[in-house]
Amino acid sequence: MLTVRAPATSANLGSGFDVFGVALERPADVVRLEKADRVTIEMTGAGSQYIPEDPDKNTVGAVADALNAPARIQIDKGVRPASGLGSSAASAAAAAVGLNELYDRGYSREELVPIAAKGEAVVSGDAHDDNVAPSILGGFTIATEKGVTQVDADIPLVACLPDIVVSTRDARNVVPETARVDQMIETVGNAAALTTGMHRDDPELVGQGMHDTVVTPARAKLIDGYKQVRDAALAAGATGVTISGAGPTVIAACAEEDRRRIASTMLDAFGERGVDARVYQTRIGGGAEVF
Ligand SMILES: Nc1ncnc2c1ncn2[C@@H]1O[C@H](COP(=O)(O)OP(=O)(O)O)[C@@H](O)[C@H]1O
Ligand SMILES: N[C@@H](CCOP(=O)(O)O)C(=O)O
Repeated sequence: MLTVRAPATSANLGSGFDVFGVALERPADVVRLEKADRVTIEMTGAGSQYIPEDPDKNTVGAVADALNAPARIQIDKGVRPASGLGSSAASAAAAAVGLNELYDRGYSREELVPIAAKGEAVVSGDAHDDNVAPSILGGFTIATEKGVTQVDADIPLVACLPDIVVSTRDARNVVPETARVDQMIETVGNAAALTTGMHRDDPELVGQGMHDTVVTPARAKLIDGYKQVRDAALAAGATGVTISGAGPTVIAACAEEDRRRIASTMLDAFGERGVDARVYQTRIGGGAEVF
């Protein structure tokens, strides 16, 4: 059997709604595949009891269809579903990379991005590239209508996942339909700062660029304790804090030496609100790996 490890991802990063994404060094999904006459799916791991094994409802089914690559697919979830950590995308990315290799389809990693995004359409209604792109390519990605731009980057991160479920579909329903020109000007400045920070491996500039006054405040209302956790992380030295993907994970950028303290502060802040949480001390990492 072929084994693929595809990483969790964090999309948006505040100022890059539906455009920016990063691969996280951890957690990850591990997917094992072998050729078969038809697609079958077996799920284990974090939250797997909530994920359908029906190929028409699982992201990997659409990917297998798109590649015309029927297989027995075993998915061990390291990335909990509805986490804001690109859970459904990690499985889709792993399936795209693995089935391409298993069936010798010859697609490049870049060409596999829109194929994996067909899996995302199954769960969220839209074929977003902002999670599948970093899960396949690694690093920091900018996904637009014109395609995906990737740069390697190394920024320490803390991802704090509370025991709250926010579906991407619900979180998209609260996104404002319009923004003011002053908000647009601020967003362009922040997105430019963040992109430059990624090129320079500069956590200060990346953190500054994570500020967003358009989408994040609307979604914060879905996450009990968001404001307290954000304030606590900033007071502990985080250079920037925002919602990861559609939430409920809260993600902080920081200097390496502050990461452990920020992680425990975020856990405590959720705890003070009576919300259980787990924390990943992580960093920007590479894309899907085949073993
Ligand atoms: N292979 C899969 N892995 C995770 N979730 C999946 C998968 N296939 C389908 N889903 C469904 O996708 C939804 C979770 O996706 P999403 O809300 O995008 O989570 P996340 O924010 O972590 O990406 C759940 O309803 C889940 O049942
Ligand atoms: N740009 C999307 C990203 C959703 O990410 P997920 O990890 O929550 O699936 C959005 O913000 O809706």
